[in-house]
Amino acid sequence: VEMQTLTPHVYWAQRHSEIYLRVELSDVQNLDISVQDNILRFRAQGHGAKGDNEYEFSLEFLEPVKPEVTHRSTQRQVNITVKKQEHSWWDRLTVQERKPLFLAPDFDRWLDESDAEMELREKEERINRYLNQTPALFFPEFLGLKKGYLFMYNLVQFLGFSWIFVNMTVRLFILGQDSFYDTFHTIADMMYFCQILAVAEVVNPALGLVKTGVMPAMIQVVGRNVILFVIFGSLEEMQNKAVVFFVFYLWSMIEIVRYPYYMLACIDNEWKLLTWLRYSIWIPLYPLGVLAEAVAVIQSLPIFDETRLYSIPLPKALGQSLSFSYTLQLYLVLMFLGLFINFRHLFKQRMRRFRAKKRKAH
Ligand SMILES: CCCCCCCCCCCCC[C@@H](O)CC(=O)SCCNC(=O)CCNC(=O)[C@H](O)C(C)(C)COP(=O)(O)OP(=O)(O)OC[C@H]1O[C@@H](n2cnc3c(N)ncnc32)[C@H](O)[C@@H]1OP(=O)(O)O
Repeated sequence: VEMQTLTPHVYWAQRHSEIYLRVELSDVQNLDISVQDNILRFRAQGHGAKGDNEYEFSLEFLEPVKPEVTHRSTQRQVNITVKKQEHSWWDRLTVQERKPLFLAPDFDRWLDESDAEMELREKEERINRYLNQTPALFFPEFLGLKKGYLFMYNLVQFLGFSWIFVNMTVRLFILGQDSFYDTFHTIADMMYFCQILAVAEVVNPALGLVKTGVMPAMIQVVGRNVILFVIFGSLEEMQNKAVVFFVFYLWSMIEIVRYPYYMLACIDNEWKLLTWLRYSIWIPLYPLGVLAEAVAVIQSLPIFDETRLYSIPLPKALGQSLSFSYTLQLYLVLMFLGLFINFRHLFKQRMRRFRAKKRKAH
């Protein structure tokens, strides 16, 4: 059956920045819409006023429009949106003064200029209200550069440590004690990632981005990275020891509380339980963590003696070399000094935090 080309009914309306066209055609196929030289050309097969046919029309716009067109076909019609080049109100749609016969106003969307201005103002006000009210949680970019950066940093660390904690817990439930012995091989890559990233924890206070001392952060980051990279990372013999499990588990337990606490602080928010946990669970976790780290150091001493890894060459008269285990024995002393400094620091932070809360409550 040969199809004749017909014109569909087209309805139009405008806003200051857009033109809306509604083409009365159902079950549209082979749709072709383009704007060239400010002329919109429409061609499609579909069911219109004259039954199933090929329909087409063209419109030369009164003022310049952008060449990109957006359109959406429903079962009953095709909706077309064309953006005006300039934000302005047009007296009519087309260059020719006489309105084409197939074109009519779309009274469902029709607004006159002042109504459209009012609509625009209301829309702007709605957006402003929305931006002011929406919790910044979902839009870190509105937090400002510093808070946005801190929020993202804490989020990445939180995700990393949550992955570690959940993975270890699931493996503990499924494999029981057996999971202790291959913790390193399943978790180490993520732990490397998180602990390398944690260098930012020293950089942040050094740059004045967070209100805390550089020293406690340095003790924390250096302390952990010595254990992770020097003791576990470089000694294969240490990697399948149960102590790896305890060290990683204790680290991740505090971090899945600490990082979400910081994330909320970035958006000036607080959950009481989280605050309490952040400033309380270090009391058992910190000494246990240092204890587990000390066990790891002690277990590594004979291995360093045997392998001579990182040993310091000595003049022949003094013997072959000085084992790295001596450095580690000195480090053991530093660890307990570090424990003391950070324990005191965390205790002060806890007092400051809870004293400030009590004052607020009165
Ligand atoms: C010179 C090098 C010497 C090297 C010597 C090596 C010695 C080795 C010692 C080994 C000891 C380490 C053992 C350790 O590895 C064991 C464990 O971790 S076991 C698991 C338990 N551990 C913990 O509980 C400690 C967790 N860590 C921490 O709490 C921190 O790292 C620490 C630096 C210790 C303390 O944190 P901080 O000083 O930052 O306290 P606050 O959390 O109260 O923060 C103060 C304010 O700053 C804001 N802040 C801080 N960080 C951020 C952030 N990332 N994003 C946003 N805001 C942040 C925070 O909100 C506070 O603000 P406000 O007061 O307004 O609430």
